[in-house]
Amino acid sequence: MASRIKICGISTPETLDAVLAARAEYVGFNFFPPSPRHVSFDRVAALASRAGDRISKVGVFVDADDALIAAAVETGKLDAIQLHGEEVPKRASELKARFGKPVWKVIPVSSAADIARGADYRGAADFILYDAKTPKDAALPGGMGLRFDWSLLREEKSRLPWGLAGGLSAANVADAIAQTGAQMVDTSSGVETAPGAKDGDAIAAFCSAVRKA
Ligand SMILES: O=C(O)c1ccccc1NCC(=O)[C@H](O)[C@H](O)COP(=O)(O)O
Repeated sequence: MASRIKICGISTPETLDAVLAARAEYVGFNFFPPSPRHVSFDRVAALASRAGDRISKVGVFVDADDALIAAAVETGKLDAIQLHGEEVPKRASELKARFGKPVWKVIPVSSAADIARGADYRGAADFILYDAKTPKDAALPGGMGLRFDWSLLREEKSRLPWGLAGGLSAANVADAIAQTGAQMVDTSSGVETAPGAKDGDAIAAFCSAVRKA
Protein backbone atom coordinates (compact mmCIF):
# COMPACT_ATOMS: atom_id res chain seq x y z
CA MET A 1 0.00 0.00 0.00
CA ALA A 2 1.29 3.48 -0.86
CA SER A 3 2.57 5.59 2.00
CA ARG A 4 0.26 8.36 3.10
CA ILE A 5 1.41 11.91 2.46
CA LYS A 6 1.45 15.05 4.58
CA ILE A 7 2.37 18.39 3.04
CA CYS A 8 3.22 20.67 5.92
CA GLY A 9 3.23 24.45 6.22
CA ILE A 10 0.51 25.40 3.76
CA SER A 11 -0.56 29.03 4.07
CA THR A 12 -2.12 30.11 0.76
CA PRO A 13 -5.25 29.04 -1.15
CA GLU A 14 -3.22 28.34 -4.31
CA THR A 15 -0.87 25.91 -2.61
CA LEU A 16 -3.74 24.30 -0.69
CA ASP A 17 -5.37 23.68 -4.08
CA ALA A 18 -2.14 22.06 -5.29
CA VAL A 19 -2.14 19.74 -2.26
CA LEU A 20 -5.78 18.81 -2.86
CA ALA A 21 -5.17 18.21 -6.58
CA ALA A 22 -2.20 15.97 -5.75
CA ARG A 23 -4.44 13.99 -3.35
CA ALA A 24 -2.21 14.15 -0.28
CA GLU A 25 -3.94 12.70 2.77
CA TYR A 26 -2.88 15.43 5.23
CA VAL A 27 -2.19 19.14 5.15
CA GLY A 28 -0.25 20.80 7.96
CA PHE A 29 -1.08 24.27 9.29
CA ASN A 30 1.68 25.81 11.38
CA PHE A 31 0.79 27.64 14.60
CA PHE A 32 4.36 28.37 15.75
CA PRO A 33 4.77 32.16 15.39
CA PRO A 34 8.52 32.23 14.54
CA SER A 35 8.02 29.88 11.58
CA PRO A 36 8.01 31.33 8.05
CA ARG A 37 5.03 28.97 7.51
CA HIS A 38 2.99 30.33 10.41
CA VAL A 39 -0.70 30.94 9.60
CA SER A 40 -2.93 33.55 11.23
CA PHE A 41 -6.35 32.53 12.53
CA ASP A 42 -8.07 34.56 9.79
CA ARG A 43 -6.09 32.79 7.13
CA VAL A 44 -6.48 29.30 8.57
CA ALA A 45 -10.24 29.78 8.82
CA ALA A 46 -10.37 30.52 5.09
CA LEU A 47 -8.08 27.60 4.24
CA ALA A 48 -10.06 25.17 6.40
CA SER A 49 -13.29 26.20 4.80
CA ARG A 50 -11.78 25.89 1.31
CA ALA A 51 -10.48 22.38 2.11
CA GLY A 52 -13.68 21.18 3.76
CA ASP A 53 -13.47 17.49 4.47
CA ARG A 54 -11.44 16.67 1.36
CA ILE A 55 -8.24 16.30 3.40
CA SER A 56 -7.26 15.81 7.04
CA LYS A 57 -6.05 19.05 8.61
CA VAL A 58 -3.18 18.76 11.07
CA GLY A 59 -2.22 21.64 13.38
CA VAL A 60 1.50 21.94 14.15
CA PHE A 61 2.31 23.24 17.65
CA VAL A 62 5.53 23.79 19.60
CA ASP A 63 5.00 23.65 23.39
CA ALA A 64 1.76 25.59 22.91
CA ASP A 65 -0.67 26.33 25.71
CA ASP A 66 -4.25 25.04 25.77
CA ALA A 67 -5.73 28.39 24.76
CA LEU A 68 -3.77 28.52 21.52
CA ILE A 69 -4.54 24.88 20.70
CA ALA A 70 -8.25 25.37 21.47
CA ALA A 71 -8.48 28.41 19.19
CA ALA A 72 -6.59 26.62 16.42
CA VAL A 73 -8.68 23.42 16.65
CA GLU A 74 -11.84 25.48 16.41
CA THR A 75 -10.77 27.95 13.73
CA GLY A 76 -8.77 25.54 11.61
CA LYS A 77 -11.32 22.70 11.99
CA LEU A 78 -8.36 20.51 12.85
CA ASP A 79 -8.51 16.72 12.58
CA ALA A 80 -5.25 16.10 14.45
CA ILE A 81 -2.79 17.86 16.76
CA GLN A 82 0.94 17.57 15.97
CA LEU A 83 3.22 18.27 18.94
CA HIS A 84 6.60 19.42 17.66
CA GLY A 85 8.16 20.64 20.90
CA GLU A 86 9.24 19.01 24.15
CA GLU A 87 5.79 17.76 25.15
CA VAL A 88 6.09 14.77 27.50
CA PRO A 89 3.74 11.74 27.31
CA LYS A 90 1.51 13.14 30.09
CA ARG A 91 0.99 16.36 28.12
CA ALA A 92 0.13 14.36 24.98
CA SER A 93 -2.44 12.34 26.96
CA GLU A 94 -3.99 15.46 28.48
CA LEU A 95 -4.38 17.09 25.08
CA LYS A 96 -5.88 13.94 23.60
CA ALA A 97 -8.44 13.82 26.42
CA ARG A 98 -9.18 17.53 26.32
CA PHE A 99 -9.65 17.94 22.57
CA GLY A 100 -10.75 14.45 21.54
CA LYS A 101 -8.45 14.57 18.49
CA PRO A 102 -5.66 12.21 17.51
CA VAL A 103 -2.34 13.47 18.88
CA TRP A 104 0.80 13.09 16.81
CA LYS A 105 4.09 13.35 18.70
CA VAL A 106 7.20 14.33 16.83
CA ILE A 107 10.42 12.65 17.96
CA PRO A 108 13.55 14.52 16.87
CA VAL A 109 16.15 11.97 15.80
CA SER A 110 19.91 11.93 15.70
CA SER A 111 20.64 8.56 17.34
CA ALA A 112 19.15 5.13 18.08
CA ALA A 113 18.23 6.32 21.59
CA ASP A 114 15.92 8.88 20.02
CA ILE A 115 14.06 6.20 18.07
CA ALA A 116 13.57 4.26 21.33
CA ARG A 117 11.73 7.30 22.79
CA GLY A 118 8.80 6.61 20.45
CA ALA A 119 7.70 3.79 22.78
CA ASP A 120 7.38 6.27 25.69
CA TYR A 121 4.27 7.66 23.97
CA ARG A 122 2.45 4.32 23.76
CA GLY A 123 -1.01 4.94 25.23
CA ALA A 124 -0.43 8.71 25.17
CA ALA A 125 -0.11 9.63 21.48
CA ASP A 126 -1.83 8.13 18.45
CA PHE A 127 0.98 8.54 15.97
CA ILE A 128 4.74 9.14 16.03
CA LEU A 129 6.49 11.29 13.47
CA TYR A 130 10.26 10.79 13.39
CA ASP A 131 11.95 13.97 12.16
CA ALA A 132 15.56 15.11 11.98
CA LYS A 133 16.83 16.79 15.16
CA THR A 134 17.73 20.39 14.42
CA PRO A 135 20.86 21.99 15.92
CA LYS A 136 20.56 23.36 19.49
CA ASP A 137 20.83 26.97 18.33
CA ALA A 138 18.42 26.55 15.38
CA ALA A 139 15.48 28.94 15.15
CA LEU A 140 13.05 26.11 14.36
CA PRO A 141 12.59 22.54 15.62
CA GLY A 142 11.37 21.44 12.19
CA GLY A 143 11.00 22.49 8.58
CA MET A 144 14.74 22.87 8.07
CA GLY A 145 15.26 20.31 5.30
CA LEU A 146 17.56 18.17 7.44
CA ARG A 147 17.71 14.38 7.15
CA PHE A 148 18.67 11.79 9.73
CA ASP A 149 20.16 8.35 9.22
CA TRP A 150 17.12 6.37 8.05
CA SER A 151 18.74 3.06 8.98
CA LEU A 152 18.08 3.99 12.64
CA LEU A 153 14.40 3.21 11.97
CA ARG A 154 15.26 -0.50 11.86
CA GLU A 155 15.05 -0.23 15.65
CA GLU A 156 11.53 1.28 15.63
CA LYS A 157 9.55 -0.65 18.26
CA SER A 158 6.91 1.79 19.49
CA ARG A 159 4.01 -0.37 18.25
CA LEU A 160 2.37 2.92 17.27
CA PRO A 161 1.71 3.92 13.68
CA TRP A 162 4.56 6.18 12.57
CA GLY A 163 5.79 8.39 9.78
CA LEU A 164 9.02 9.87 8.48
CA ALA A 165 9.94 13.54 8.05
CA GLY A 166 13.09 15.54 7.52
CA GLY A 167 14.66 16.60 4.26
CA LEU A 168 12.26 14.64 2.05
CA SER A 169 11.69 15.72 -1.56
CA ALA A 170 10.56 14.19 -4.85
CA ALA A 171 14.19 13.23 -5.47
CA ASN A 172 14.68 11.07 -2.37
CA VAL A 173 11.26 10.04 -1.07
CA ALA A 174 11.10 6.74 -3.01
CA ASP A 175 14.47 5.76 -1.57
CA ALA A 176 13.30 6.79 1.93
CA ILE A 177 10.20 4.60 1.65
CA ALA A 178 12.19 1.67 0.25
CA GLN A 179 14.71 1.88 3.11
CA THR A 180 12.29 2.45 5.99
CA GLY A 181 8.85 1.18 4.95
CA ALA A 182 7.40 4.44 6.33
CA GLN A 183 3.60 4.33 6.48
CA MET A 184 3.46 8.09 6.10
CA VAL A 185 5.88 10.66 4.69
CA ASP A 186 5.90 14.36 5.49
CA THR A 187 7.59 17.23 3.71
CA SER A 188 7.79 20.97 4.02
CA SER A 189 10.92 22.66 2.68
CA GLY A 190 11.37 19.91 0.05
CA VAL A 191 8.39 21.35 -1.86
CA GLU A 192 9.37 25.03 -1.54
CA THR A 193 11.29 27.58 -3.58
CA ALA A 194 12.15 29.58 -0.42
CA PRO A 195 11.22 29.17 3.27
CA GLY A 196 7.42 29.35 3.42
CA ALA A 197 6.96 29.60 -0.37
CA LYS A 198 5.41 26.31 -1.46
CA ASP A 199 5.60 25.27 -5.12
CA GLY A 200 2.62 23.55 -6.76
CA ASP A 201 4.73 21.59 -9.26
CA ALA A 202 7.03 20.34 -6.49
CA ILE A 203 4.01 19.24 -4.43
CA ALA A 204 2.65 17.30 -7.44
CA ALA A 205 6.07 15.74 -8.11
CA PHE A 206 6.44 14.69 -4.45
CA CYS A 207 3.03 13.01 -4.35
CA SER A 208 3.66 11.29 -7.67
CA ALA A 209 7.04 9.99 -6.46
CA VAL A 210 5.40 8.55 -3.33
CA ARG A 211 2.75 6.73 -5.34
CA LYS A 212 5.34 5.26 -7.70
CA ALA A 213 7.54 4.09 -4.80
O1 LIG B 1 8.07 23.89 9.10
C1 LIG B 1 8.25 24.65 10.06
O2 LIG B 1 8.54 25.85 9.90
C2 LIG B 1 8.14 24.12 11.45
C3 LIG B 1 8.43 24.97 12.49
C4 LIG B 1 8.32 24.54 13.80
C5 LIG B 1 7.93 23.24 14.07
C6 LIG B 1 7.63 22.38 13.04
C7 LIG B 1 7.73 22.79 11.73
N1 LIG B 1 7.45 21.92 10.68
C8 LIG B 1 6.79 20.68 10.93
C9 LIG B 1 6.81 19.61 9.92
O3 LIG B 1 6.04 18.66 10.09
C10 LIG B 1 7.80 19.57 8.79
O4 LIG B 1 7.14 19.07 7.67
C11 LIG B 1 8.94 18.62 9.18
O5 LIG B 1 9.70 19.22 10.20
C12 LIG B 1 9.89 18.34 7.98
O6 LIG B 1 10.39 19.54 7.45
P1 LIG B 1 11.37 19.51 6.18
O7 LIG B 1 12.65 18.90 6.62
O8 LIG B 1 11.53 20.93 5.79
O9 LIG B 1 10.69 18.71 5.12
